Amino acid sequence: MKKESVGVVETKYYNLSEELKLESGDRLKDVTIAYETYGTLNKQKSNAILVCHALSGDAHVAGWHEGDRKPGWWDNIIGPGKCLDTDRYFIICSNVIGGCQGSTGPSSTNPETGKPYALKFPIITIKDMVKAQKKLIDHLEIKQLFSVVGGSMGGMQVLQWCVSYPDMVRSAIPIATTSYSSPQQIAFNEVGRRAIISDPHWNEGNYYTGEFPDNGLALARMIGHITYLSNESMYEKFGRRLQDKEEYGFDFSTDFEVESYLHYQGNTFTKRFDANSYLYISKAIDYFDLTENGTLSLSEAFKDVKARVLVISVDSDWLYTPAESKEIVMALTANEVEVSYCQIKSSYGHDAFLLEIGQLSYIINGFYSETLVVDVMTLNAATVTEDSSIEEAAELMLDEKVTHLPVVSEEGKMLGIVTAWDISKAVALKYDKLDEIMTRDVITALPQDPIESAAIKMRKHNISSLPVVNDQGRVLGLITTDHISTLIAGDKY
Ligand SMILES: CC(=O)SCCNC(=O)CCNC(=O)[C@H](O)C(C)(C)COP(=O)(O)OP(=O)(O)OC[C@H]1O[C@@H](n2cnc3c(N)ncnc32)[C@H](O)[C@@H]1OP(=O)(O)O
Ligand SMILES: N[C@@H](CCO)C(=O)O
Repeated sequence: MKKESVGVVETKYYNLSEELKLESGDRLKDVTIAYETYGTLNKQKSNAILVCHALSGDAHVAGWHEGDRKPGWWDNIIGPGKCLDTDRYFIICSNVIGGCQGSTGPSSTNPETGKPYALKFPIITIKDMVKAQKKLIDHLEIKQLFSVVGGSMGGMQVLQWCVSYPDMVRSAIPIATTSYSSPQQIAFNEVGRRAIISDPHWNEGNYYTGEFPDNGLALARMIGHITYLSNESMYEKFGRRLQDKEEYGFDFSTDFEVESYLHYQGNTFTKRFDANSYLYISKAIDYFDLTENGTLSLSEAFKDVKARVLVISVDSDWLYTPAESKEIVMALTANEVEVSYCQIKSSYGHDAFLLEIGQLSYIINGFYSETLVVDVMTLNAATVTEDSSIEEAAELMLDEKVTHLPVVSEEGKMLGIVTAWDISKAVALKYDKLDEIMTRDVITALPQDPIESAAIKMRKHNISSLPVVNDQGRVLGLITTDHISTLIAGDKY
C-alpha cells in the first residue's frame, strides 16, 4: 500500500468556554488549546485517535506547515496507508497546557495583567493537561476515542486518560513511559531547571521583554538530550571522533563531535521552546504519580481502566526503563485488563519511540488489527417489541434499510429476531403475529468478541447479521457481514 503524507496542514485553536479547575486548586482562565487533525471523523465518531506529545513536542505531529524544512514530529507513522492511517482514522493532536506552541502557557498573556504570565502561571499536572484535552474532545463531540497513543510524557497522558476517563478510551498505547516519575527522572529534570534558573537572563521568569535565558535553556536541553540517547548510540553516531580538528585542543573549546552535537541540539532548542514552559512541563512530569504518592497500589490506581492496552518499551531506554513498563503491565493484568506488551529492540535509547518507525508500525498495526465487534458494530440498532405487528416490523425494516430486527422486551432484553425472510414467509403463509415467525434461539455476539469469531459464527450459520448483546442479554447493536467486508476492504468505518 502506498504510504503518503497528509500534506500541508494548519494548526487550529479552541478556546475553552469556562475556566479550568486545576489539581492544585488554582483556576486557569481564557484557556486556548492548539490542535491539529488529519483524516475524517466518521458518522459514528468512532475512529478518532488522540496522539499525546512528549516534553518538547507540539500539536504539529504530521504533515507540513507552509515553508517548513521538516514535517510534523511523528509524520513517518501518520498519513494515508501509514500505521496511524488517515484513510481510516481521524487523528487529533493538541499542544499541552503549560506549553509554548499555541496552547495557553507561561508565555501567554495573563488576562489580569495584559502581560505574559511568567511565574504567575499556575502549576499544572499531567492530569490537568488531560482534563484540558478532554474539553477539546467534548468540543469535537467525540464520546469515545478509538485510541490514545503517545510516548514519554505522552505515555503518561495516555495512562492518565485511561484512569481519569475510562469510558472514553477504547484502546491505549503508552510507549517508553512510566506510571510515576522515578527519583532519577526527577533528578535530571531538576538539574535542567536549575540550569535555567541560574541563567541571569531568567530574571525570576520575567524575560519576555528583554534577553531570554538561552544559555540556561540550551544547557537544560543538553542534559535532557543525553538521557534520550544511549551510550551505544553515541558510539555509533560519534565514537571519540574530534570535531573539525585532528588533535586535542588542550583547552576548553569543543574537542569532540558529541560536544558539538549537544551544543547544536541545545542551541536549536532555544529557537523553538520557552524556558518557563520547560520549568512548568518538567515539574508536571515530576509530579506524575498514579499511585498518588504511594497511597494507592498501582493496581488500585488502574481499577477502573476499561481500555485494551498495548504497552511498548525500548530495550536501551535507561530513562524510562522496560522494568517500569512491565510494572504497568502487571498492574493492568491484576485488574484483568486486556493488555499486551512489546519491547522495541534499538540502540537509540529513549528517543527510539521517535525513530524506530518500522518496529513501531508493525507492533501498532498488529494491535489495531485485532478489531473487536464493538469497534465496528452499529450502535442503537432498530428493534421491535413482541407485541408489534408484522406490518410494523416490515415498515421499520424498509425505513431503516435493515434485514434483521431484534425483538426485545420493555427493558431492551433480547427475546428473538425477525428477518426479511421471516416477513415474506409470514405474508405467504398468512401469519399476523410476530411471535409466530420470530426465531427465539438467537445467535449473538458480545461487544468484546474478536471480529473473527463473529465472522465465523455468521459463516457457520449462514446468516448476515448478529445482534450484539451485553452480559445481561440487553441488545446493544448489530454486526453485519457488511461491517466486516468494509473493514477488510480498508474503507472508512
Ligand atoms: C514527541 C516529541 O517528543 S516531539 C519532540 C521531538 N523532537 C525533538 O526532540 C527534536 C530534537 N531531537 C532530535 O532531533 C532527536 O535527536 C530526534 C530523535 C528527533 C532525531 O534524531 P536523529 O534523526 O537521530 O537526529 P540526530 O539526533 O542525529 O540529530 C540530527 C541533527 O544534529 C546535527 N548534528 C549531527 N552531528 C553533529 C555535530 N557533530 N555537530 C553539530 N551538529 C550535529 C545534524 O546536522 C542534524 O541537524 P538538523 O536536525 O538541523 O538536520
Ligand atoms: N525527545 C523528546 C522526548 C523527551 O521525553 C522530547 O524532547 O520531547
